[in-house]
Amino acid sequence: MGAEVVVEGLTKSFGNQAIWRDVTLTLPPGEVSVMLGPSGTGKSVFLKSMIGLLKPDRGRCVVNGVDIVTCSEAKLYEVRKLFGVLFQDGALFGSMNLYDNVAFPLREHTRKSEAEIKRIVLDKLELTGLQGAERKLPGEISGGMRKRAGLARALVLDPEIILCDEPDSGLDPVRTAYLSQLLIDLNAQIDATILIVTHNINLARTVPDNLGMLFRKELVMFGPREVLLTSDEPVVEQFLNGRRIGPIGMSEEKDAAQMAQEAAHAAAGHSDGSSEEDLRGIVAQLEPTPGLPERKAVRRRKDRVMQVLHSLPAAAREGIIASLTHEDRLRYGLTAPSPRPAHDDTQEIPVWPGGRP
Ligand SMILES: Nc1ncnc2c1ncn2[C@@H]1O[C@H](COP(=O)(O)OP(=O)(O)OP(=O)(O)O)[C@@H](O)[C@H]1O
Repeated sequence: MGAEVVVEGLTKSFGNQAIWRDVTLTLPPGEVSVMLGPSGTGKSVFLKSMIGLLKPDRGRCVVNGVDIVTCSEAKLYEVRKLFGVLFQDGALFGSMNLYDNVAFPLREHTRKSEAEIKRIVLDKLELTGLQGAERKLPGEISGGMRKRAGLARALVLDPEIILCDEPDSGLDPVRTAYLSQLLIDLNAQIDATILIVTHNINLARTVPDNLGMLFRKELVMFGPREVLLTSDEPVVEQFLNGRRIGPIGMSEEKDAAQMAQEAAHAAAGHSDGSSEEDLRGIVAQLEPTPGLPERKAVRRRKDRVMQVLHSLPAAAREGIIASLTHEDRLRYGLTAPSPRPAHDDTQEIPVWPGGRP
């Protein structure tokens, strides 16, 4: 199972430019999480801080009991081996073919024989659908293939935690859908903790177990996907719907006068160019491709979320209850109504353990 990452009060600035402050969240072991946020809110800086490439001003980031903010260089070197990172552009070496690119961390950080390296590299290339492309140079393949090669390279040291910085950037919607499926399939196969930074609403709605959002130099929210997907927090609503109307501006947050002007414009019937449809709401989460193992995180997450159910907003709570199977309901001590005949319109009343929250 992947490692848990506990972030507490993490704060980062460059000179007098505050990036974010007091970020507190836990990446549950083996679960997939997505961090959203408008451009420039410091998502990449957050990922880099998590692996010690940037030094936060204060706070803790604890992985396997080691606080990477304060630990020694030697410890940091050890802890970094737990991470696999997919950088935005794949960060491949242009002069090396895919085989050598993917083999690079093994040659640098291990004493494995070339025969062992070959087995691992070919395995990871197959896992990411790149078998047969070993001899290609990064410049000879498509952006989607480069992303997958970057992912293959991030996997060779068997990471417990995988960080993906905008894995969808530069990809068309179909390739993004394949990549989303690949991330879920990977999670099913290796049970790693995954954090994905993205702007892609579809990926955010269908891939993660947990969703968070950075805005106004703070973590607006972080929690089970159902919480953000049903949230009426204006910034979350605006982002998930890709709307112009709302607190997020082109380069920074808007002031009250500008928001009032836009609201009046919208009330007068002028479109802001976004879809009329409200994209909020809980949609089905991607499942592993048939034939692959089940994601072990699903059961762990249900157990975890059911324990904090009473503390979640009503819409999220209802969504979670509605997604439970008959077996789940028995497991969590909810009334488990027998399947109702189609004509039966009696109300099913859920019962929460310990009383209704
Ligand atoms: N090494 C650095 N030194 C100084 N400022 C930096 C450094 N790295 C990032 N920044 C600044 O931190 C802010 C956040 O950048 P970051 O790349 O993390 O944003 P982001 O949310 O990932 O944006 P995008 O979604 O556009 O990729 C930016 O203003 C950027 O200029």
